[in-house]
Amino acid sequence: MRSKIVTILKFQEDVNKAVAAAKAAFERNSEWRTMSPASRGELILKLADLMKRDKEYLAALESLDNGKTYKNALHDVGFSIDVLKYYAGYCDKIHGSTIPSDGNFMTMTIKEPVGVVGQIIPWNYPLGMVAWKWAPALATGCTVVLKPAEQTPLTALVLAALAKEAGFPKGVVNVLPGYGPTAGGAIVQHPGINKVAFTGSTEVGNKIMEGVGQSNLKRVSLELGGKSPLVIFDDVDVDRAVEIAYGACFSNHGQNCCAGSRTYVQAGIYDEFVKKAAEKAKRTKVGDPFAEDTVQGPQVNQEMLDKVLRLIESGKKEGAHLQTGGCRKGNEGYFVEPTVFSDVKDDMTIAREEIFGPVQSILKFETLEEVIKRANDTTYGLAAGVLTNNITTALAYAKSVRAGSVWVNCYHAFSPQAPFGGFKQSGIGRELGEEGLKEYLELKTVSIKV
Ligand SMILES: NC(=O)c1ccc[n+]([C@@H]2O[C@H](COP(=O)([O-])OP(=O)(O)OC[C@H]3O[C@@H](n4cnc5c(N)ncnc54)[C@H](O)[C@@H]3O)[C@@H](O)[C@H]2O)c1
Ligand SMILES: CC1=C(/C=C/C(C)=C/C=C/C(C)=C\C=O)C(C)(C)CCC1
Repeated sequence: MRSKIVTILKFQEDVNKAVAAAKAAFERNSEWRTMSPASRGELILKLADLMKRDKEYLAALESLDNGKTYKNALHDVGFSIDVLKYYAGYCDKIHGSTIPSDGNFMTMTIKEPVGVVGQIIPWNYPLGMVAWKWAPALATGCTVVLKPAEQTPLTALVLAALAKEAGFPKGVVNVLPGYGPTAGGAIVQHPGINKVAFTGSTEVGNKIMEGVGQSNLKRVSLELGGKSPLVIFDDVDVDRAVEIAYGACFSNHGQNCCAGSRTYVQAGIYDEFVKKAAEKAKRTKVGDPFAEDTVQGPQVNQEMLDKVLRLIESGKKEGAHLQTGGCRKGNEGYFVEPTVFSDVKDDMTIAREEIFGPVQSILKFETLEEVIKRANDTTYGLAAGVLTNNITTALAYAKSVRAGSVWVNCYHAFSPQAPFGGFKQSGIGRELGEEGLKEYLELKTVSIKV
């Protein structure tokens, strides 16, 4: 008990130090606050350039730390660089407006950085999430204290070193590895932090809202879990649909908040789709993340392996038809056989819970109206997809599905310019795009008597 209290106090002390550094860097006359917006942009661009210089090293470290394939990790580094570059361009374009208010006043708005930001990120995109969190925060002139996931702290620490090399003033970025309830909890409760940005599970998202309510009502943005539906109509090319559905569900070993993990297939092509989807999953090369031909590496750790296997067992018990996979792969490491279930029903656990593993659940539907209802029958609302050649069907679905991103005839169509975030219990606020910038700004109204 005594050693637990000492550990918690130690984390509190570390968080206090990081917050003090970030606060000092945010002082009114600090180097960071008096720097021109264009120079801020140059620093962000420099960081992006350094990441490009070290991209192979960053990707290798990410792969070692997380288990994702080296090839995927290289994509993540590339996308992270794009996000930094996109927000670097915003630094000198953040401005308010003038408002024709009643009376003899000239009224204007000014957009200001929210202040010291606590950022808590997960293990599935360790480096990508740092870029998504830092880029808009730094573009607006905030200072940050970031806690990487305890499973994957390495690339965030290297990015901190690169930020130093790029020339960011002392205290602007702080990286504090640690556990969730202790280090993360101390960030959430800290009175010196003005906003917390979180990506992770809906369960922890709830705790963050509680912590914020109990402390200083920080600004909050949350990017949480999902159980996203991909709906496939029978007017599509089945082979192409199988490929897109595979990418939607299995990319990053299924460890993706927006994974298309409920695959709804229209009755006319259902049997053919199931057969081909199972064949595709069966062909997946699972193994060494550094091997050129590997498509799927291990899950992140024992806990996640156990969770995925437990949910696969629930699918078998509850009567879904196992088409392929269904077991751990080998006896070493955290590898899971790519698994496909057909005849899945909406009330089965595998159709309701976020699995975060390589498990595809295929459900049959007949009509658009029916599938819209079923797609929306979830507490989540992060993403959704639809494959069809009928534009009216695509638009009707896109307008009716309650999700933050809808991908038509594609999936995971991320771009730095396009806002991303959840409806319902998938989150609060948006990342990426101009909307993502707003999450780090306070709006001030100034009225001048004339
Ligand atoms: N939406 C996503 O991007 C995402 C990412 C990872 C995991 N998940 C889901 O969450 C499940 C659990 O995974 P996990 O344990 O890595 O996610 P998590 O939500 O527990 O962890 C995410 C981050 O929050 C921190 N954290 C945990 N408890 C905290 C607390 N009380 N206060 C402050 N910070 C805290 C963690 O240290 C980590 O940095 C997974 O099975 C998956 O379903 C979702
Ligand atoms: C899946 C692909 C990519 C990126 C995925 C990202 C950035 C996922 C982010 C997930 C988040 C925010 C949270 C939960 O998991 C690319 C763009 C790197 C490459 C194509 C495939």
